[in-house]
Amino acid sequence: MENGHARNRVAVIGSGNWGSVASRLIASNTAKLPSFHDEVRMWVFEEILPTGKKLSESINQANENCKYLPGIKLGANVIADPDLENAVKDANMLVFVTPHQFVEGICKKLVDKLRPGAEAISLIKGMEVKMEGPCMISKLITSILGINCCVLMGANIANEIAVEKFSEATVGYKKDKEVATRWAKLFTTPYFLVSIVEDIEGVELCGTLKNVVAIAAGLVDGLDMGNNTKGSTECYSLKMSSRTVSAD
Ligand SMILES: NC(=O)C1=CN([C@@H]2O[C@H](COP(=O)(O)OP(=O)(O)OC[C@H]3O[C@@H](n4cnc5c(N)ncnc54)[C@H](O)[C@@H]3O)[C@@H](O)[C@H]2O)C=CC1
Ligand SMILES: O=C(CO)COP(=O)(O)O
Repeated sequence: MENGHARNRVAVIGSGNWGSVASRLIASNTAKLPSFHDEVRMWVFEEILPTGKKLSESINQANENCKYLPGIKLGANVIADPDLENAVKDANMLVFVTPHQFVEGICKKLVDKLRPGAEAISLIKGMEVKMEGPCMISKLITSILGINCCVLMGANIANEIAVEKFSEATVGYKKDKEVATRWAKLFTTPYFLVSIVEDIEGVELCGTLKNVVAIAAGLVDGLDMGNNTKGSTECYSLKMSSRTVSAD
């Protein structure tokens, strides 16, 4: 697609805190990069606000997600769409960014509804725990929809990226470097640096386990145990994460 005639079209599936910030990042790039169609469709799980207004309508009127990212303009080229099928139908680049527990249901609704050749990326931390064992989210997306799914993970607090504080992230991919490079291009800005690594499972597991470490660090803070204990906890957690990632 990148070298062909048509431009890449992006849909973001999810519009919470990270979904809104991801849409803003992406839209800032699609507005200026010729290989992308500038419009970014953001699927919104419809909610009724205390004012009685629909969240999707409010986002489109104010260009702001007043519930999940108040005070931040998303970019005029972000269009909120509460209709899942409509949001994805023209897109060849699908960004999954909902809480993990909703992914399976969303994917089942999208079977046979995607544009041929569509590619996905998951920004979702977590895993689906099934009777057969844990299943990473990228694998779940691939198994239900039959499409390639990269991941993008990092120590990324959405609210900080929304105000353009510097951070970095990694795209994990399998075999197809051109696709990974296209994802990195879509997300990279001067304040959000994206690199690529040929290891989906490693990147996704590290992103997910990072949050377990974050909870441990929070407990140490809460118990006022001090920075040395926090440092030791993080070191030990890194060793455990590394062992988990290398295990078969
Ligand atoms: N917020 C952050 O700083 C970061 C979040 N992440 C990951 O991104 C993913 C999304 O997190 P957030 O955007 O923070 O979530 P959030 O908690 O801000 O938003 C929740 C979203 O889920 C939607 N929702 C509620 N019920 C639903 C249903 N039945 N079906 C589908 N959607 C429903 C809500 O409308 C809302 O859009 C998570 O996996 C999280 O771990 C990753 C990095 C940073
Ligand atoms: O991963 C995160 C920040 O990097 C946030 O994840 P949660 O929103 O699941 O806590």
